[in-house]
Amino acid sequence: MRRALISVSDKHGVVELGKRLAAIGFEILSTGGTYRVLEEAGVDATEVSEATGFPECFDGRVKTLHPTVHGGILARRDSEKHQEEAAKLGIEMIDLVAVNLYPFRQTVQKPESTLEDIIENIDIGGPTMLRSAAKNYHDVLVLCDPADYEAVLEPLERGEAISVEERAKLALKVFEHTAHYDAMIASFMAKTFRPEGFGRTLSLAYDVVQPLRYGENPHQKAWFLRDALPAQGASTDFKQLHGKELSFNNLNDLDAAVRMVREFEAPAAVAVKHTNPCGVATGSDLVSAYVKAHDADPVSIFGGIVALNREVDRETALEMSKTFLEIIVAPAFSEAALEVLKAKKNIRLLTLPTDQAFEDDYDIKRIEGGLLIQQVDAEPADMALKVVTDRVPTEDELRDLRFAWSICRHVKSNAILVAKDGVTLGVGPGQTNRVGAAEIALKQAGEEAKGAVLASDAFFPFADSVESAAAAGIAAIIQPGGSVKDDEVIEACNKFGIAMVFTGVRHFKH
Ligand SMILES: NC(=O)c1ncn([C@@H]2O[C@H](COP(=O)(O)O)[C@@H](O)[C@H]2O)c1NC=O
Repeated sequence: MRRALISVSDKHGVVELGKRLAAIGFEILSTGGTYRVLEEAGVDATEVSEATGFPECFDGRVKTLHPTVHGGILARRDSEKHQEEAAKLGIEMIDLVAVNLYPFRQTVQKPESTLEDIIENIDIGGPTMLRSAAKNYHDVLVLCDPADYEAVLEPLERGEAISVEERAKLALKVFEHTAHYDAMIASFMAKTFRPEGFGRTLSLAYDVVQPLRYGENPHQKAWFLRDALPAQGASTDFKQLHGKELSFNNLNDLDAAVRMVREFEAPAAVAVKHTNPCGVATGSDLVSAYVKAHDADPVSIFGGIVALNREVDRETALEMSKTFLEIIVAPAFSEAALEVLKAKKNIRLLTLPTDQAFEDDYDIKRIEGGLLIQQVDAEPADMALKVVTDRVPTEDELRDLRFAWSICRHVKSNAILVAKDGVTLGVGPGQTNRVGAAEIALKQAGEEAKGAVLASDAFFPFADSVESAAAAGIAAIIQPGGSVKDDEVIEACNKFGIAMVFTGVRHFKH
C-alpha cells in the first residue's frame, strides 16, 4: 500500500486531498492538527506519532523529526541496501508528501506579532520533510502548494504514473519555496539583529508579481518582482485604478518620479522621462504646481510619468488631460478627476502614498557576475550649507537653491539643474562632463536663467561651468565643493557676483 504524509498549516483543499488519496488506496499519515481536520471530515488517517511511536512534543516543535518519517521519505527504492536497512529498522516507505509551512511571512506582517510569535512561526519540521521528499523526487511525490493538488490527483486517479520530469518540477518548486522561506527568515533576522549591514552571504527573497510584456526593449524578456516582506507605501505598493498593464520602463520611471515627489511638503508635481526629471514644481495648490512643471519643458513631458503629492482634483485633471501622459500617480483622485482622466484610454492612473515619507534601505545594481549594494542616497541629516562667496544668497535664492539641490540628486550624473521660484527651468542629465551638463541645462532655461539658481551634483573641477552660468545670468550656485580648484571656482563666482554655497555632500547617480 502506498503511503502519503500530510502535514499542512494552510488547510485549504486538504480534506479533498485526503479523501481522494484514500480513495485511490493511499494510507494517510498526518500530524496533530491536520489529522483532526481529516478525521472530522471522515478521512481515515493515522497520526505520525503512532507511526513513529514517539509523541509530538515541545509544543509541536518536534513532530515529524524522526527517522521513521525521514527514512521512509529518503530511502532509495532502487537500492537493495537501503531497502534491507529499512526492513531491519521497521521503516515503511512514504510515497507522497504534502506539506505547507508555518505562516512566517503573515506573522511578520501582522502588526500585533511579537518577536516570540515570529520565531515560533519558523517552521523546522516542514521544510525538512519537503527537502527530504524533493531530494528523493524519483520516488516521492512532493506537494508544497495546494494549487498543485489537482494536477497530481487527476492522473493518479486515472491510474497513471507521474513522470519523473513532473516530479522534478515539483521538487524544484520545493527548493525554490524553502530557499525563499529561509531568505525571508534571514532577512527578518538581519533587519532585527544586524541592521547595519551584511554578514558573509546574502540571500534575497522576492516574489514574482508578473512577467512583463518585455523589458527596456521589445526583444528583452522581463519580470516584475516585489520584496517578499515589503515595506508599506513603497513605490511597488501602488493600486492601479485605470489603464493598461504597466511596462518595465513605466515601473522604473514611476519609482524615480515617486522618490522625487516625496522630497516636498508643499503641493508638488514631478514629470519624469527615462528616470530623469523633465519638469518639477511646487505651488500653492496642485494645479499651479502641475502647470508650472508642465510649462518647464512642455516638449519632454509628452508621454511622461507624473507624480503628485496631493489628491488630484478636477482642475488638475483637466490640465493633465491636455497632454498625453503614460502614468499619473498620486495619493488619491477625486471622483470628478477620475471622470475626466478615465475618459483617456491610454493613461494609467495609480494611487500610492506619495505624500508620505518612505525610508528605503539598499540600492542594488547588477554587474556581470555580481551585485553592488549600497545604502540609498538619502540626504545626510547633518548636511549644512556653507556660503563660500563674498555675496551671501538672498532668502529667495536660498529657497531655490534648496529646491534645486533636492531634485539634482535624482538626476543621472553628471547632473546640472537650473531652477527659479520652485520650478525647474533646465535639466542637464547624464553627461560625461560637467560642462556639457551645464550647457544643456542653461540652454534649456534660456532667458529664464537670469536670476535663477544652478545646482551641480558634484564639484566643479574647473571654473568653466561658472563662466557659462554667469554668461546665462545665474544668480546663485549650490554644489558639494571639495575640488582642488575650489579657490578658482569661488574666485570666478566672486568676479561675476554669483553667490555660492557648498553642501559638503556629493550626489552621483549612475
Ligand atoms: N517540528 C516538526 O517536527 C514539524 N513537523 C511538521 N511541522 C509543521 O506543522 C504544520 C502542521 O501541523 P498540524 O498538522 O499540527 O496543524 C505544518 O506546517 C508542518 O510544516 C512541524 N513544525 C515545525 O517545525
